[in-house]
Amino acid sequence: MDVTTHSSSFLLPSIPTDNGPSPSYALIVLNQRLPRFTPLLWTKARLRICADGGANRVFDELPQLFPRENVQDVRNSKLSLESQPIDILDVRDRYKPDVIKGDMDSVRQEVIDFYANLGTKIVDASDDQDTTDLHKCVAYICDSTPNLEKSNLCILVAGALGGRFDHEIGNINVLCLFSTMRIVLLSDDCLILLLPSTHCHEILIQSSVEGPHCGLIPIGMPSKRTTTTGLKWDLSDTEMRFGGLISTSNIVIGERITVQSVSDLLWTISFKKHILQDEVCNLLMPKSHSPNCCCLL
Ligand SMILES: Nc1ncnc2c1ncn2[C@@H]1O[C@H](COP(=O)(O)OP(=O)(O)OP(=O)(O)O)[C@@H](O)[C@H]1O
Ligand SMILES: Cc1ncc(C[n+]2csc(CCO)c2C)c(N)n1
Repeated sequence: MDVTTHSSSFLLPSIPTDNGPSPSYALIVLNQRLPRFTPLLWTKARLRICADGGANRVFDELPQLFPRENVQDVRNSKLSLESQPIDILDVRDRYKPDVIKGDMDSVRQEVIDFYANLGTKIVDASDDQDTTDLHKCVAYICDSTPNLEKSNLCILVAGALGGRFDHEIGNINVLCLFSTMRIVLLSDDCLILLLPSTHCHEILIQSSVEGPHCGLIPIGMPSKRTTTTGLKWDLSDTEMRFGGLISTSNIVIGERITVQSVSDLLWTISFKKHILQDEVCNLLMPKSHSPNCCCLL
């Protein structure tokens, strides 16, 4: 069985390694408070899409992640766009989404107008009330990515967890709907990705930014047999199911975890809160700007 390797190296500065070609990233921003490392993910992504109200978050909150450039509160500002501080407009210019797609019931008209003016593609999918905005955005990425490039593409979803439970479950369902795509759901606290049973999985732990708390959860059906290495409570041909054992509050003890299962699992790992990624911030912006714009604080 083929081995799929997973790594959260998107949270680290881009240092060339010998680990083969690095993935190419697409970023989807959802309608939740922006995770603090959003500017870093934005810089790494080759395609940036806002799901409906996610565009409001980029418009309102991204300037706030650059406090020294943000001389007044944008959300409470009664000023027109023309009279807003030049710095805020500069941040908005630098962080322009490539696409805004959704059923357009949350994104504000002024936000659509602002980005449309900058050249953002606006895709109104309001006729579809059966799929979520995240689903629509992942479908857009799938349709616009040649098949040969799909295996090297990793879709990062910012703001996918820690909000309304129906939305969270809907977001997890997108992992299952697009199970052949690599999709990582992210919040400030943790990530979730799917480990399809069609592959063996190797997870390389970036211990400076993630761990030690982790979990392995069967999704869709009980998992008759799962075997792992690298965890404090490893599984050995162990059955997991809701109503029985599932692996929560587990701990990574190695830098490399392996997982093999007869049915699909979710992998989740916590993010470290206290890491100050000075190097990352320095890479992202000139010295005169805030040093803690994108830190995992
Ligand atoms: N509280 C939340 N928790 C998790 N994900 C969210 C949350 N709010 C929004 N999202 C995600 O962001 C996407 C866009 O959000 P938006 O609020 O624009 O959707 P919506 O279709 O208007 O939602 P609804 O009509 O159910 O309130 C959603 O499809 C969902 O994936
Ligand atoms: C059985 C069923 N439940 C809920 C919805 C509602 N819904 C699901 S996705 C979506 C779009 C959100 O942007 C909406 C309104 C539906 N259509 N079918």
